[in-house]
Amino acid sequence: MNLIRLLLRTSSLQLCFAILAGIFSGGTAAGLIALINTTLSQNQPSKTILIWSFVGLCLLRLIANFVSQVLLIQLSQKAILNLRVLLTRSILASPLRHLEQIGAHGLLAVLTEDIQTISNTVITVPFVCINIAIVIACLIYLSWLSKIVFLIGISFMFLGIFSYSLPMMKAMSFLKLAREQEDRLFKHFRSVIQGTKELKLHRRRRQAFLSEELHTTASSFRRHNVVGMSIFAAAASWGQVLFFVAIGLLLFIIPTINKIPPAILSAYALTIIYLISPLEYIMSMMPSITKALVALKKVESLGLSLASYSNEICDNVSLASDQYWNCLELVNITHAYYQEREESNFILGPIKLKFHPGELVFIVGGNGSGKSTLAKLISGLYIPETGNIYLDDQLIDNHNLEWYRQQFSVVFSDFYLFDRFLGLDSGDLDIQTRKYLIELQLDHKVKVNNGVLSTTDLSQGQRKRLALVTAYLEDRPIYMFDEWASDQDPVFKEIFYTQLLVELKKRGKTVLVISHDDQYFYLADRIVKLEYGQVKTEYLNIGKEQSNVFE
Ligand SMILES: Nc1ncnc2c1ncn2[C@@H]1O[C@H](COP(=O)(O)OP(=O)(O)OP(=O)(O)O)[C@@H](O)[C@H]1O
Repeated sequence: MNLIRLLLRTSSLQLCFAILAGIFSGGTAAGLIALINTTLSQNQPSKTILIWSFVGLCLLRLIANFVSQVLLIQLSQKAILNLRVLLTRSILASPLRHLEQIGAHGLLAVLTEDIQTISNTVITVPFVCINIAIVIACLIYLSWLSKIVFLIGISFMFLGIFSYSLPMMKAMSFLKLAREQEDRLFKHFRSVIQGTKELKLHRRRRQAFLSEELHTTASSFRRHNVVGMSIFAAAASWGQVLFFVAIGLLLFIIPTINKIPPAILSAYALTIIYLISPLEYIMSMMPSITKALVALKKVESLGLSLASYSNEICDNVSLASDQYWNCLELVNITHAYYQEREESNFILGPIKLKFHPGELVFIVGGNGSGKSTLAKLISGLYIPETGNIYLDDQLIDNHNLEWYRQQFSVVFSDFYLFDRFLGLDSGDLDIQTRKYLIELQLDHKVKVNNGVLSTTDLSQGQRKRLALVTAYLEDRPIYMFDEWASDQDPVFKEIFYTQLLVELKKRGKTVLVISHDDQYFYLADRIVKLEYGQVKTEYLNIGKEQSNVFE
């Protein structure tokens, strides 16, 4: 069972101890039943030894049960912790393009729903294990009482397990279908959160969304779950009936075929009745265990697909970003977005470009011409499908990709703002931050204390300025801005292009600016124009009067 494999991976030694304690606990339960049977079959007052044995077994059961449960609880919690950390690490180690293809909703469904389902079930695994141990110990006791009756009983049990597992497989297929719908549900939840304004402002859109999208998916999710769980319920009811059929056989049919002493028969009946409770518990847990197995498969399939790509991060490379370099060269690099409909595929490149320190380069072009894609390729977030990137004749590949990315400070158009300067721990971080906050006219809005920002709840333009503060603090050799100025007011736009970019250039930084603001193109040392994924023109320092060449 995969859940056990998950626990084994966490700590096989702890699992062995826990199972041994569980088996011991089960053994003491069977011992208690045997002792009760012996006492009942005697027609005289109990001997002192029996009483002390009873007390001793009770104590042993208490201790073994407790030890086994605590060990398994610790183990299951550790397994969940490891799973969460591993999955997050795998996500961060996966190529950006692969994550984009899975989609935020797919990742969120796994990180929240699946992990929670597994977590809820792994907690019950200890109790299931102990109950299995009790069942096994009782079976051993039954076989000791009478081999023939035991054989009949065990064949009955196999019949029960077989007739239970067939519907269980069917139920599992329905739960899998329900899980597929959950991915779609998460997509709709994202639409609800991110599209609240659009849904609120348009009644018919909201109604169509609720009835045609959300309700349809949620109903399909419910339907598959109801069918799956109903099959489980039917199988569990059938299993319960089987117990009583077994007891009926034992009491009414077997004695007519084979002479069995009444003491053994009553011991059998008592043991089987005692077995009902642990077996019922195991069966009642089957739906959750099956759901957890479906979730684990989903996590593993994601984890595996992530692992197969996650060779990006090489921790043993030096991450220094202050190494002097002279030329960054893209040699015929390409990237393609493949869509279901072939005619909507987009291919960027092959692109041949060179960048140098202290250069201010504008990357321009119409919407969808490939500027942001090129930025992701240059910064090493996308790996070129063909072609190579060289930094001073050093080929960038998996071995130095992590180091290469440390050369860039980028503010993407869909940037994310952390409310703490993570990974920036220079002694005068707060002083530097305050200086930049003043420079970017944010000091009246945002304060900083020990690298923690007082707020990030700002206007879009202000949030972009805060992202620029982070980029300044990173102080890396290459800066990239993807339509940074598009949300700035005209005054600050002017400051950005004519002062901030020029200052960065003066400090020897390579500055790559994706922009539609043609009134500032004259500031560039070079302009790279993209059209349908191809570099059309490269202009060198064109000057203010010629900047209308882009019209
Ligand atoms: N995540 C994606 N999945 C599939 N195709 C994509 C994806 N992102 C972009 N594309 C395709 O790649 C093309 C280039 O997109 P890109 O974002 O690089 O353009 P851009 O020049 O930055 O546009 P804009 O000026 O509108 O920001 C688009 O036409 C689009 O079809």
